[in-house]
Amino acid sequence: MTTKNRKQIHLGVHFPGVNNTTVWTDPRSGSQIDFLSFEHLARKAEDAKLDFFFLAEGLRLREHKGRIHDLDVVGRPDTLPVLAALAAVTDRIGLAGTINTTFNEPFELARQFATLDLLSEGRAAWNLVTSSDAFTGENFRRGGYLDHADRYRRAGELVDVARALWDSWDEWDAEAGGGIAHPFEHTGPQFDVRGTFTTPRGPQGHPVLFQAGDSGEGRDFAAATADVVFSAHSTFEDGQAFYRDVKDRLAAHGRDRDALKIIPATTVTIGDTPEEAAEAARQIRLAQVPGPTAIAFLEQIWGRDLTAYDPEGPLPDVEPDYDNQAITRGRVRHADPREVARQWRELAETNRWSIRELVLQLTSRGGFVGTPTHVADEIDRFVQEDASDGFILVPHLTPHGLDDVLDRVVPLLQERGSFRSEYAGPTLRDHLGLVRPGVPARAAA
Ligand SMILES: Cc1cc2nc3c(=O)[nH]c(=O)nc-3n(C[C@H](O)[C@H](O)[C@H](O)COP(=O)(O)O)c2cc1C
Repeated sequence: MTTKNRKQIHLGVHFPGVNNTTVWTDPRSGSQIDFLSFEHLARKAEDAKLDFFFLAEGLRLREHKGRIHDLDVVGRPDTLPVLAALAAVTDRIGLAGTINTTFNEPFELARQFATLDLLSEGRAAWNLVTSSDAFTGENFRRGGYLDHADRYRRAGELVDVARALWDSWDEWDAEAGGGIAHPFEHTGPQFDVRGTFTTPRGPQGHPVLFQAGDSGEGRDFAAATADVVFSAHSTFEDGQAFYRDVKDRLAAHGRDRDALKIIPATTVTIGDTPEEAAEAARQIRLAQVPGPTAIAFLEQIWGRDLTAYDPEGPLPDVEPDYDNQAITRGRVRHADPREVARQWRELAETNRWSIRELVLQLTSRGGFVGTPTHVADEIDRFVQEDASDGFILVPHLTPHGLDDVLDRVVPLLQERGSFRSEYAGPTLRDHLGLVRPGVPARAAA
């Protein structure tokens, strides 16, 4: 394969926020709320010519046995002001924010993302998530909770309305004195709205749309709607299967296979030798899952207090209380706790794993471990062989956790012609190779 016909890798950075991947006990850990932390990661990623900076969203602090869970990152600023502030200190990198479609109104969201697109000169992306539980819904007016299918129905119609609002403005034409807003009207099962949209069309036409949600409905929603899928399928075989499945769904929606990029999250641990990298990766995992975290993880399925058990010992001999699944609130639920408990027992017994080792294995999402050259080879192989179109890099330290990867792995990808050395255009659509939607033809008045 020559440099010319290599598939181009897309890379984003994830600023930790809602999961327990951050190792707060490490003395190098910095603030997750100080703007300088956000700025450091965004600028560093932009220097390396990455596609985008990414924020996930958590709308209720997770609780375990009635207390805020210690290892979640608790307390974080709101996504859109953070991205707007980053627009002022960066020039090229895309700014992607996760905002749920269950608790918000389309007019507000369309306005906020059009505004971010204008302020950033075409770098806005919206990661559409439906969010998962009634516990989070309690934070919102009217309870806000919908069942799974209704969440996707609402999400689909919400995006239709947002697109109609963005399209209700003609292209901005400075010489002709600006843009023209046309009245909009939408009547559907979820929304009944009409009026005039306040915010001119942004440089990208529509902000880039990401989607995260893994069910059949989630994947269809992505195939119908999204420009990028954010997934957790980061091992090679799993990645290839997911990639094929989602790309195969595009034809039914009249879309080209290149119109949707698949970009899973991953971690990278590098060292000067393979052994050094493997040891560093093991130490990070041990720090991410200390004994009490392993016990809390098991309690989610066992539905009972297990603090009397030794995390370095075997799984509990007591039966789970399957009806007490509310012991943890605010986390994605396991579909069938009985089956999950059976599988975990079998795994632990077969492999002679302690509680902690089981949790370490279950929560490991793979990730790339090795010398910079090995990691660059692997990332490139995954992309060239369609296990993904790139990766969102998740650090274990805020805000410096990706410095070494950006300094030592990205240049190797650039050398082999699989990753850009300069941005080709100003917008995130340019970075991702996505078509810019034009204004649809309007019926004559
Ligand atoms: C990779 C991935 C990332 C997600 N990130 C978020 C997030 O940041 N905030 C959130 O509220 N939900 C997030 N979700 C949850 C989804 O919104 C959705 O509620 C959940 O996946 C259930 O939908 P599904 O059955 O289609 O997967 C994420 C899901 C996936 C698969």
